[in-house]
Amino acid sequence: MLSLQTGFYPIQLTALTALALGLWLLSPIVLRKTITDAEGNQLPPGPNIRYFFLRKYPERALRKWASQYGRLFSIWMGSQLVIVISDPIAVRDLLVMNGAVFSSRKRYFMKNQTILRYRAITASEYGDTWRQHRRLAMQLLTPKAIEGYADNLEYEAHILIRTMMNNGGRGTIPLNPHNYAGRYALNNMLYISFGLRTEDSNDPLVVQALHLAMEFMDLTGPWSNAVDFFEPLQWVPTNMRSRGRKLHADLIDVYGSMIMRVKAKLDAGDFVPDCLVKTLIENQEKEKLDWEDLCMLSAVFTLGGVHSTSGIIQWFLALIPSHPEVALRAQEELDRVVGRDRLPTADDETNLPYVRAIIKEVQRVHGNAAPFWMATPHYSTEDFTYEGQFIPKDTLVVLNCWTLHHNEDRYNDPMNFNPERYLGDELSCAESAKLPDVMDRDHFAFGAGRRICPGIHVAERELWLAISQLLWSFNFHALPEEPISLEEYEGLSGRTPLPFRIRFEPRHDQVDPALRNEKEVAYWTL
Ligand code: HEM
Repeated sequence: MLSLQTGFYPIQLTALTALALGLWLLSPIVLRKTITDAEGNQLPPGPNIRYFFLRKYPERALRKWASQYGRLFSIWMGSQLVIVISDPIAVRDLLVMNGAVFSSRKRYFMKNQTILRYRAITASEYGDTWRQHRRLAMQLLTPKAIEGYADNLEYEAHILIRTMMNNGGRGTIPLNPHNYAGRYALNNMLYISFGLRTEDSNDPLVVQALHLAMEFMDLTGPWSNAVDFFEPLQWVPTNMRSRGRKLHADLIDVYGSMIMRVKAKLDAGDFVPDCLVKTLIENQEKEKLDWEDLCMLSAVFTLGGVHSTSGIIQWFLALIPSHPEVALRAQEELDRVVGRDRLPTADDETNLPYVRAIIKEVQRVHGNAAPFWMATPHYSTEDFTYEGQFIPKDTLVVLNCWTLHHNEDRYNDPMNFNPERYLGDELSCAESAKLPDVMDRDHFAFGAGRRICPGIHVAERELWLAISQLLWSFNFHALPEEPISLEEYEGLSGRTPLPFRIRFEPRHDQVDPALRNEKEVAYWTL
């Protein structure tokens, strides 16, 4: 029978009521929530529906929203409010000037609770433990400390060039640079952490350490984060959860046994170079560090400093074959300033502005933290109102690097790889990050504010040595039948190019003799 009042049959009415009730019940889960402060200031604008994850290349969605909603927008990732900053002034005002409010980390289920147990600096909430751990790590990462192991970094760069030259049959055998760049960065981190290095990339230690670092990347990527945005998922016993627990146990096992070996050497009065683990062991009692603190801190350089640095080197190598004019100009500069009898060193850096500019440009174009966007955002610890927009306590704050790095107002023709834009910029990235006018900062690849990457100085030195020496040594040839994608990337929480191969042809006859002149450096092995 048709209802006279509504014009619907009762069965239709029941279905519609059920649908409306269902939508009403679902709305808190799928629709945006509005929150205001006491003065009625609203959240920054943003999409009307909630998301649980973003697709593979999240920087594209972030850029679209930034152009639609402006320099500060908000999105709901499930139950978590996220504020996205796409403008340098807002970066300065929030992350730098109000660092006391915007410097914590969310208690991510997978990364921070399960794997790192709130340790390893990056997972610590803002407070005394974070300050203490960062201070201890910084003892190995200041420009002065780096001078203590500068020869080792240089030696590793020589090894990088030499193995690429030999394994690449002097330009006849194409190489995928992934393992070479990975071993270079890994050996540097092993040295700073433990005072040791590995001889070849099949060494079980390298394989294990790289495997753990890769597993860490896999598990802390966008998929694992869905667990953080819809908490009930945390109670589901998934394969990911078991892998996270196993990774924690493996980190304790692998790094714990390495710490024990350093300790045995120290106890026996043997020589151990200055390194993070030596500092931690010597200060363990005074600083009241427990065993998990020691293991997680000794793992952090390897987890944070390998894929990041080697990723930039790989992007450089992916880009350079299609920009022969850039390579040629850099090589003219190197021939003029350094000559062909020796490889460039750290001391040459100030005299090679074009090579420096190339490195900054690679970082601008590809070294952005976009895929890290869900893993390293800051977290607010107080309610805050910024220019009439409300940012509640417990909000994730994301630095929208890709959009910042491709802003037409700051970078002319931003999609184009053009190192020339950085000519005249004589500052290191670390110095540039401290400029009083944030609009003059080179790029934001190392983050901003109190949590800015503490490895910035050593990362810059590593990038300098590897890239300047690669340019000095080789001509780079792509393989016509294997085009290199500069758009796509591997896309977990790290950002490395898809696998590619190129040929490394020695530029001149002096490469071999120059490599033979390398300084001897002291290492110990496990
Ligand atoms: C090109 C190489 C690198 C890049 C692009 C990079 C980038 C970053 C970024 C974007 C952050 C987050 C900053 C923030 O929260 O605002 C970070 C944090 C961190 N990085 Fe790096 N990084 C690099 C190399 C390194 C190296 C070599 C090390 C170790 C020696 C390192 C250790 C760390 C640590 C421990 C943190 C956590 C800091 C904290 O939460 O207080 N990074 N890095």
